[in-house]
Amino acid sequence: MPTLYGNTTGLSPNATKLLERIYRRKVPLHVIATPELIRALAEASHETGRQVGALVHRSGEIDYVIVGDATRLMLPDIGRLRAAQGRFRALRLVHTHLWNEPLTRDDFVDLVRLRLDLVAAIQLNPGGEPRTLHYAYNTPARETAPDDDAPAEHLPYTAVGPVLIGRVDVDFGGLMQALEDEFNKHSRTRSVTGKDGRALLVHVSEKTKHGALARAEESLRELAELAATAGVEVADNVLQLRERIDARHVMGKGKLDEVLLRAAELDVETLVFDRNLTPSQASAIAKHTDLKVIDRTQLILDIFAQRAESRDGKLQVELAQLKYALPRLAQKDDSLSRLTGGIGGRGPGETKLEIGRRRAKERVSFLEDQLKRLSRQREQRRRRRTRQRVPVVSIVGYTNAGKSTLLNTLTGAEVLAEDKLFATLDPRSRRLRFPEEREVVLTDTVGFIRELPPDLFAAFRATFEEAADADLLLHVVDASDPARDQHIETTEALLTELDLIKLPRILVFNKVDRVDREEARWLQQGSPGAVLLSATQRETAHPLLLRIAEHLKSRWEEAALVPTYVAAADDELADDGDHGASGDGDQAPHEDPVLHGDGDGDAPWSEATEEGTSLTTLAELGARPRRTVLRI
Ligand SMILES: Nc1nc2c(ncn2[C@@H]2O[C@H](COP(=O)(O)OP(=O)(O)OP(=O)(O)O)[C@@H](O)[C@H]2O)c(=O)[nH]1
Ligand SMILES: [Mg+2]
Repeated sequence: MPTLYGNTTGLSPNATKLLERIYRRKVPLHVIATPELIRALAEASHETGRQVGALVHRSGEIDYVIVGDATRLMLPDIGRLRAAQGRFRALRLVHTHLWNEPLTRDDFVDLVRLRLDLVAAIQLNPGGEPRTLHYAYNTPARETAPDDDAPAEHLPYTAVGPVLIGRVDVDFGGLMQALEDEFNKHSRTRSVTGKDGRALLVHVSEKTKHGALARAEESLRELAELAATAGVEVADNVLQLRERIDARHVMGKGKLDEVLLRAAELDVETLVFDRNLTPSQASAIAKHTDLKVIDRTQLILDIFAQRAESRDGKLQVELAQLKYALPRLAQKDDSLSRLTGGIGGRGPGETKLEIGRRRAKERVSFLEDQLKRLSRQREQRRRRRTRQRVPVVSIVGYTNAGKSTLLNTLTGAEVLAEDKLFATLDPRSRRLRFPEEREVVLTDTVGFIRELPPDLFAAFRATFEEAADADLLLHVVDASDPARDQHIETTEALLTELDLIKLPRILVFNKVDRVDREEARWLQQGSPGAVLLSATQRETAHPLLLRIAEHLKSRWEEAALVPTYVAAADDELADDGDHGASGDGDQAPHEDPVLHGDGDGDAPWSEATEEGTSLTTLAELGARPRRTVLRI
C-alpha cells in the first residue's frame, strides 16, 4: 500500500484512491510533468479541496505523494542533502494551487532549502481544470563585478510563468544538465579568501534596552573579527532585534527562511550565530536550513584549537571542546556530523572530535587528571619562585589590546603579537631586570572576551593561576577601540570572577598613537591613575616602568633582595600622563637596549633562567635622569 504524506486526515475513500493512484504515473526525463500526472493531481485536488503534490524522481518514479491544505503543502522530511549525490536532490515537486496563485515564498524556500531540481505549481480553474503552470529552478549565485551596475540583489533561483498547460515546452533533462554544468563551473571559478569557506553572520537579540541596535552592531563587528581570525570569509551579516528570542529557532520562521534564501544567494554553507545556541536550537536550525550552524562558543573554541601550542593549552582546549560537544552528542541527530571537520569541528592537534559519547566521557576524565597533574607541577614551580621572592607582574586585558606587544617591548622578548583575536593562548613569562638587581617576572595572559564560553573559562582559569600570585596587574586597554569602555567592564568583571580584582592594578591605555591629543587628555582626566602609552614605541613605556618600580618598592624592600630602593619624586609619577601619545621633549635619548629580559625558552610556565641579563641603572631608563634619585 503506497504511503500518502502530509495532511491525510479525514480523506474520503474516493480521495484516497485517487491519491494512491498517482503513484502509478511515470514521468520521462524530457518533461517537467506528463499531462496524465497533471490531470491526476488536479483531480485529486478538486476532490479533496486541498493542494496535492508529487515529488518526482529523475528515474521517472513518483517517490512521494503529498496532501496539503487549501493554501500550502508541507513536504515530508526527505533526508539530508549532503547524503545525496551532486548539487540537486534529483527530485522535482509538481503540485496544485487552488486559487490561481503563482509560486509562493514557501515554494521558493523548499526549492532552495531542499535543493530540489525544480518546483512547479499548477493553477486550477474553479472547475478544477488545470490552466497554467509556474515553475522555478535553482541558479548559481552570481559574482558581482565591482563595476557591475546591476542591482546587488540576486535571487538564487529563476522563476518562469504563467505558461498555458498545453504550451509548456521544457526539455527538463537538458535543463538539469545545463544547470549542473553551470553550478560546477561556478564553484570552480569562485574565489574564496577564507580558508574555511564563507559564512553568513547572524545576530538576533531582544530589543529590550535603549541602544540595542548599536550594541548589536558592535557585537557583529567583533564576531566578524573572530570569524576572520578563525579563517572564515564573512559574506554578509543578518541582524534582527525581536521582542523575544524564539525558543526553537532563535528567530521567527519567516526570518529564518530569509536567512536561508540569502545564504543560497551568497552561496555560503555556514551560519555563524552571534550568540550561544542550545543544542536543540543548533540542531533545529541546521535541520531547517540544511546549512552548517556554528555558534559563538564554537567559533572561539575553534580559534583556541587552532592556536594552542603547549601541551597544557591543547589539553585544555580539547577538554572544553568535549564538554561543549557532549550534550550535542546526546542529541543523536545527524546534524552532529556537521560538528566534525572544518570550522567548528577542529580538535587541537590531530585529535579527532568524531568520538562516541562513552569515549568522550572517558577522555574528559583523562584530560582532567592530566590537567590536575600539570597544575600541581606549576604550583610547585610557583612556590619555588615565591621562595625566591621575585615579584610577579601580570599583564591582563581584552583580546588584541596589545598585551604581548607590551611584554615584548618591555623585555625585548619575541612573543607572537598579531592583529588577531587570541593571538596568545600559551602565555609566556619573561624576566625583567630593574636597576640594582631588582627584578620582576612579567607574565602575559590569554585575552578576555565578552561572554567567554563557560567551559573555556573553566579550562583557562588555570592560565590565570600565575596571575593569582601576582604582586601587580597591568590592565592593558586598547584606547583606540570604540568599545573601549565595554572592554574595561568585561575585563573587570572577569577579574572579579577570577578573584584577581583585589590585587593592585595599573590601568594602561595602550595604542595612544591612534587617538588624538584631545582624547588622550580626556582619558587621563577620566582615570588619573592610568598610564598612557604605545606599546609599539618603547620610549613611551618609561612612565609605566616608573610606576611599576614605585608599586614594587616595598615588595623589593621586604624581600631584601637588594639594599637599595627607588625613590622617584612624587611629581614625576603624578604627571605621567602627558608622556603618552607624543613623548616628552625633555626625555633623554636612551641607549638600546634599555632593559634586558631573558626568556623562559619555549616552555610556558617554566621558570625564568638567570643567564643573559644585564643591569641598567634607573637613569638609563631614560625617563628623567635629572630628577631620579637613587639612594643606597
Ligand atoms: N598602533 C598600535 N598598535 C599596537 C600597539 N600595541 C599593539 N598594537 C597592535 O595591536 C595588535 C594586537 O597586539 P597583541 O600584542 O597581539 O595583543 P594581545 O593583547 O596580546 O592580544 P591577544 O593575545 O590576542 O589577547 C597587534 O597588531 C599589535 O601590533 C600600539 O601601541 N599602537
Ligand atoms: Mg597576546
